Amino acid sequence: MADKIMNFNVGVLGHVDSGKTSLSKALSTQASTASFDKNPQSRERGITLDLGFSSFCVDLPDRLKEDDRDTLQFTLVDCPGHASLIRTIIGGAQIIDLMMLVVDVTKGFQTQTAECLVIGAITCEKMIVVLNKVDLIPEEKRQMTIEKMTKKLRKTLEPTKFADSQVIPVAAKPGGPESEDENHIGVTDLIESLKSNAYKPKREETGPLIFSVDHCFSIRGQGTVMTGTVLKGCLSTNDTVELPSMKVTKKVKSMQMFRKPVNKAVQGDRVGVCVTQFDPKQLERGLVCSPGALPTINAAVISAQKIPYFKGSASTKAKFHITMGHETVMGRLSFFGVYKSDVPDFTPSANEFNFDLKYKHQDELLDMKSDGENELPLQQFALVELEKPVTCDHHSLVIGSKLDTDIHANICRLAFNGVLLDSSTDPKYAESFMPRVKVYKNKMREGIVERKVDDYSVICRGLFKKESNMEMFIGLRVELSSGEKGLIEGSFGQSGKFKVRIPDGLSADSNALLAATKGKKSKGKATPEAAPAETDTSGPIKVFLHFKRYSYDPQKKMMQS
Ligand SMILES: Nc1nc2c(ncn2[C@@H]2O[C@H](COP(=O)(O)OP(=O)(O)OP(=O)(O)O)[C@@H](O)[C@H]2O)c(=O)[nH]1
Repeated sequence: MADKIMNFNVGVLGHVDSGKTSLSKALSTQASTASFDKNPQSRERGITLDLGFSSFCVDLPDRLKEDDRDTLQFTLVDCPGHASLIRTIIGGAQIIDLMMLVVDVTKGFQTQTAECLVIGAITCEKMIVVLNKVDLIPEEKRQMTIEKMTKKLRKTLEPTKFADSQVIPVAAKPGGPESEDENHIGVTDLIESLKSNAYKPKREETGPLIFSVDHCFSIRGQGTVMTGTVLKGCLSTNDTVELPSMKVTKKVKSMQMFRKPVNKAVQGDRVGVCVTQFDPKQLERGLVCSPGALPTINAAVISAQKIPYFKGSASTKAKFHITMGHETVMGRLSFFGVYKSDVPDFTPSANEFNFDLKYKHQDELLDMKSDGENELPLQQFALVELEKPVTCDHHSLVIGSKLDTDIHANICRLAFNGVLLDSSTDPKYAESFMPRVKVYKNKMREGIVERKVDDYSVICRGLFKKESNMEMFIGLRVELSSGEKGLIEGSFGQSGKFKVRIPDGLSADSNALLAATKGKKSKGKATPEAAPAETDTSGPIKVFLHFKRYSYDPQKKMMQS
């Protein structure tokens, strides 16, 4: 029977107390009302009703019929408290096909609503906004309030991919907690909306199995049952599966879907899998896979984009909560990006990282909408050093967040998101990574113009040590604080001084300034031994050298202007 069902996963998200659980209950209850009783399968539920999973069935709409399936099952994934929200959702992200964003009509868009919107935008394609608790508005004002709130929400959604989402007013639990009122408002409309928004989800059976376990218990005499969702691949009875966190393999003895025995489950299915006995406390949640399919990684390269609602900065070397696959651990970030000026024909790619390109170090992850004068990167990445190893799939979603932020502070805790592109089990990966890719930093050195030779050349000091090999710097461009541009022509004497040629000649002002200091001994004169940074640069005209320093240069001498 199970194979006559098309399963469609719906995430139920929203701010605390917006009514997610009440809504899930109202919808699931609807499944057993007369309207669905026409179809005997409509009463079937998902095998797990606790932990926020429930389901209801409707007749499969004609537009989705293409084989002998006749039932559309909505599996509702009710995401409860905020603390577990991110983990729960990212865990199920690859199987949530649509998000119901529950908004309390009396409160409107709240902080966590924004976080849910962000997660939804990252993880799923479609959304329906459920405007709950409309019973709390007096009937005579109800329509007007709903319209006002809908207008407001539309404005918020406009810049997102969910701009065209339907907004459905409901009362999932009319009268509130103590009420016995079963006359839900708008739930039938919501089911219609779910039906019209449902689509044939992409499910693939090929590739290794990845099964996300959300509940685990033992049945005496039979074995241990793991319930969860097939994220990738398929699973059959008698298969051997690995439990990476326990480093053991187990044989699948039997499986159940919709409380009926099945021999096979594919991507997107919720299933109970009975394996040979183990202590269920050891695996409350986590991943199960085909043997050897999932690496346990210590460091990774991810693509990274800043979440617009995040108001803090995401700086290189800062620590964030990193959710990868099903685990959340602390990680240290080093950001870098690829720029058109370095790689003119670069096309951003969601799933690949090219070690051969030229990347620029970022002091912090840039907001791609910022309109500063500087060139924006075409794509940004991060090297992530994890504090604890994480077992996860290649191309897993990654979310960086500040979960320790006070949730009452009314700020979005989600900082950036991306995809896992490269990873390593080698704890020294991070150390060896930067030297392997060409990540450069823009550097600037500052010296002073000591005197004029003629109208087209000056002698400068303060950029190099006396032992510096000046050959390396000949031809590099420099800039004077007075605006002239010049080229380093060669060394001057033995103390690190150098001659700069100004092709367009010194300006009248520079000539005057240099004439005024002529003969005066400028204070803090650079000693030949002094390092450039310690040199006094209080001369009348400064000289700047901009260059790129590549992290792969062990001597830190390689420069490129
Ligand atoms: N008046 C009224 N109260 C509602 C409605 N829906 C939910 N409530 C009440 O709102 C409170 C929160 O409802 P829940 O369904 O637990 O909300 P939730 O979003 O699942 O809560 P968390 O999981 O804790 O975030 C409860 O007291 C409900 O009885 C509604 O349509 N009308």
